[in-house]
Amino acid sequence: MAAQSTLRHSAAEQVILAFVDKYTKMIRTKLRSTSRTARLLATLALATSIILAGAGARRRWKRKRAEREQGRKLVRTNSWLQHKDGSRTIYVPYQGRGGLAKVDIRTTKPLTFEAHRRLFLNPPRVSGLGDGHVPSAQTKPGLNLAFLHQFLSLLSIMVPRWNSKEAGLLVSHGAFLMLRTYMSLLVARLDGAIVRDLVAGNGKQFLWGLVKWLSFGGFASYTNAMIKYLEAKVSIAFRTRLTRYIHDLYLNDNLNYYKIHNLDGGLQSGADQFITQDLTQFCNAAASLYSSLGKPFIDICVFNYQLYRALGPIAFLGLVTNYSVTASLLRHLSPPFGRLKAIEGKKEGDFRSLHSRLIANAEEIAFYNGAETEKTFLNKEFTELRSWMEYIHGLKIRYNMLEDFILKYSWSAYGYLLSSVPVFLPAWGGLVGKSEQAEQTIKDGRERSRMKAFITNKRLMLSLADAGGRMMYSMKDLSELAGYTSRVYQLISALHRVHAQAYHAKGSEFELYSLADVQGTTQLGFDGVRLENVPIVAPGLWPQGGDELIDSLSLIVRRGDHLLISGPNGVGKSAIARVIAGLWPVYRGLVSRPKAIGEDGIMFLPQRPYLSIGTLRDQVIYPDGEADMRAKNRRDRDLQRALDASRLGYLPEREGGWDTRKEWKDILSGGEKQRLAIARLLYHEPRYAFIDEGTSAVSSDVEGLLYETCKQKGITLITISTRASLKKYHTYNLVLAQGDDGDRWELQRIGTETEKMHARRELEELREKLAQVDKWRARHAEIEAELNKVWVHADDDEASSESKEMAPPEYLAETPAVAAPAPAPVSAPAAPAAPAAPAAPVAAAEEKVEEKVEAQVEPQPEAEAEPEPEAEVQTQTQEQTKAEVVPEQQEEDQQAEESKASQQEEEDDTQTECGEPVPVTATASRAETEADETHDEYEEAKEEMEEE
Ligand SMILES: Nc1ncnc2c1ncn2[C@@H]1O[C@H](COP(=O)(O)OP(=O)(O)OP(=O)(O)O)[C@@H](O)[C@H]1O
Repeated sequence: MAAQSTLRHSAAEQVILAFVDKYTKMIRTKLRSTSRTARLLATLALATSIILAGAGARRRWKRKRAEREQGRKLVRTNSWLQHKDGSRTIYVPYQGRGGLAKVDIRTTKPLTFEAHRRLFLNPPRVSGLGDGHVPSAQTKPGLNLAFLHQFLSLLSIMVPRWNSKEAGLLVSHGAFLMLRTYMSLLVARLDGAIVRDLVAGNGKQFLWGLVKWLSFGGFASYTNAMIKYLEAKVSIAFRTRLTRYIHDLYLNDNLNYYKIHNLDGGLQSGADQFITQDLTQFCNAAASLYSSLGKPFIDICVFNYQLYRALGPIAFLGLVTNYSVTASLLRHLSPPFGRLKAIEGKKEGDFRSLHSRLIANAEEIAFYNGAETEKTFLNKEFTELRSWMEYIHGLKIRYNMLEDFILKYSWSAYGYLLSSVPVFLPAWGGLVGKSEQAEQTIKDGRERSRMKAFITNKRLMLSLADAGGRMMYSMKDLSELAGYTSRVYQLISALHRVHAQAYHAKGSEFELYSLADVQGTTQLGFDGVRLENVPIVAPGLWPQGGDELIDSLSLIVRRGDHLLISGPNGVGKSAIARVIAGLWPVYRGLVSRPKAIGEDGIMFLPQRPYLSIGTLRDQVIYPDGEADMRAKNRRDRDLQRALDASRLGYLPEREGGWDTRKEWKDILSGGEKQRLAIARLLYHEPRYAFIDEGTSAVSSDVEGLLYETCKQKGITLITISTRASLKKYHTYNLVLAQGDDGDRWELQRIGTETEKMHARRELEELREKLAQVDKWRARHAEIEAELNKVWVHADDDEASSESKEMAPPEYLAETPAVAAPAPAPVSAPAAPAAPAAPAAPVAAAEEKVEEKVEAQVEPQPEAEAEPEPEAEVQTQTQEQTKAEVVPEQQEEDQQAEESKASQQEEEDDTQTECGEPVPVTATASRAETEADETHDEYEEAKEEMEEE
């Protein structure tokens, strides 16, 4: 062999040498025969081409270097390249190697989704999935037709074309699997031969057998390693295909990532668990199934054929019977692993999502000190998961016992039995039987041959048992795969359903405002925002109907018509934005809005400001990436301007530059987050912007500046707010929840003559009220003053009490400074009615007096209803006041007279309003409070009027 190869090599060398010789000679002769000019030209051409090639190579090298540089920068700035066809180029660092891998990501074409829709939304009836319209998530995962349909549907995504990379991987994986089967056959034969040579004492053959064994071993190890490697590659390739497909379907302009949870609800838990965990397990199981089912299948076919040849038909029949009996036994006794695994996946998902919630809301939970409650929830969820896993493993014990006994021990015994067929029944014993018959006479030879045949067959049988065992074990894997398949299929079919809005209902059996009842139209590309007879409905999860928040809303916002949407909490202000943004369906009517989101289009600033992962720059330009920003010709200084305008100019310096990466949602304060959202608005410069309570945490002076800046930039604002102070920045006001039932809405123009008149009238009314309040205040002061001066003894003789001044009560006597205060100046309405020296004892005294008066007045409500007893008290008070009044206080006395009359009026009023008498002190303090409120109201209204 070696000699042959040497010979072959030398022959090849001679051929090459002859070829080189021939052409060298030819070139030399040609050169000699050419002219000098031609040679010069040729030299020039050669030199030019060398120079050009060099320049080309340099350019290529430079381009590569620039690309690498760009890649590094994109990685650093968490950015990517977007191409015209929608594909993106991202750079991924190679961990440990310091290099960069360039990955082109092509989005799945809409046509592909349409082609796949039939598989996921209209599965054949025979598969038992749904009623032919919507696949039912309730179909129990298991080894049935539904599983076959689901798996094949997923396979069409995982291996899209026969010439795809995945198909290539599967083919090479298959080739290595076959090679391993062939190697097993060779090893089985070699095993037999080595034992035979050993028994026969044939040293040379034995050694040669060992050499062959070792070389086979080396190659078999390589084959095994390659099988494992290719299996992992297949799994990753499947996962890549499916993940990209799901991402394309999940995150697109149709907002499926919002709708699948808020409208469809078919997943019953977060999609994250499906995409991260279930998908991975499905791909691993599918890739290993190929080797755990495909290889044993090939093994069984090949080994059975070999054994049939070696052992004859009886043994073969026995083998086949054995397989069928064992398979059906195991299948019947096997627990429903598919369903069990699917439920385990769901429980894992629930546990995981609780942890995610904890991370996302850590600050709020920490403020409430809710760790204990959260721990209880987590422990409860984990206990459920644990008991489920224990239950599965408990079921597995019995099954594993049975499986082991059947596959290992009973099969081996059966194998010995089958190997004995050629020995005891040579006529039925195939090749071995024939050799038995032929070698009847040669005793030694017969025994050696029998030994070799036995060893070979035993090995074959062992391999067969192993293959059969793996095949049986993989029945369990197959059931588990069915569980994962059903989870992944459920996710993709729900996504297709949301994407295609495929909510069909049989006949007309659907709830009002369910997803099958969406009849409205959305017109994109309108320069403005228009709603025509659109009911605002909070949608229910399919198939439930939604709740109507606003019966029918019609409005139009043109450029420059800033609109304020106001109304109480929960009436549906944000809901209007959700309908216009396309998050909620337009059940009826027409919605028109600009097409683009962002520059020259419309933008929505949600109630909770969102901060993405990435650099400070990314926060301002979100949802743009840095590459988009550069493409728009924007520089960092533009961003700085946007930050300056939203009073956040200090941020880059404080945080260490534009490229700083931090957990921004934890770093920025509530007001800063809102101002950052405004900066985002200023960066994108849309034509229309919905600001949903976007400045509620911003101080009102800055709020005004922000609104003015946005307006100066030409952004038409549609603000959702409960703050009346924002009215001045808007042209229209849509007021929700009007009317007695709160089901009407009103669209008012701010600052019209009618509105001004309305405001003036309101102001007038307030003024009148204020005058009334002034009177109340005066009266309050008067009463307080009188109460501080006098005391009514119920058991005193009336005559004597009239003739002499009443002695002040004990506590007043103890505080002479306050014992006889001058009556409060009632003419000063705004002045507080408290006595001149508001010391603590005075307050205590006041309290006591009030208590006394209340004690006297309150137990007799009926008597109070008639003015007599109260009048009596007042008369007494009045007379004693008179006795005390000094001559120069005549004027005040007169006012006191007036106030007496007004008190009477006031009492009458109180009785009319409330229907029952109110104690004097209560009336006074109420007057005080109302006076304050009305005064505030008045001040506000006045301010507003002045501004207007
Ligand atoms: N995803 C949802 N699915 C179903 N109903 C919802 C959903 N989101 C909100 N709702 C309900 O819709 C109603 C209107 O909510 P919306 O957020 O529009 O109120 P709002 O007027 O903006 O209140 P606020 O001033 O408190 O922000 C509320 O009763 C709310 O419970």
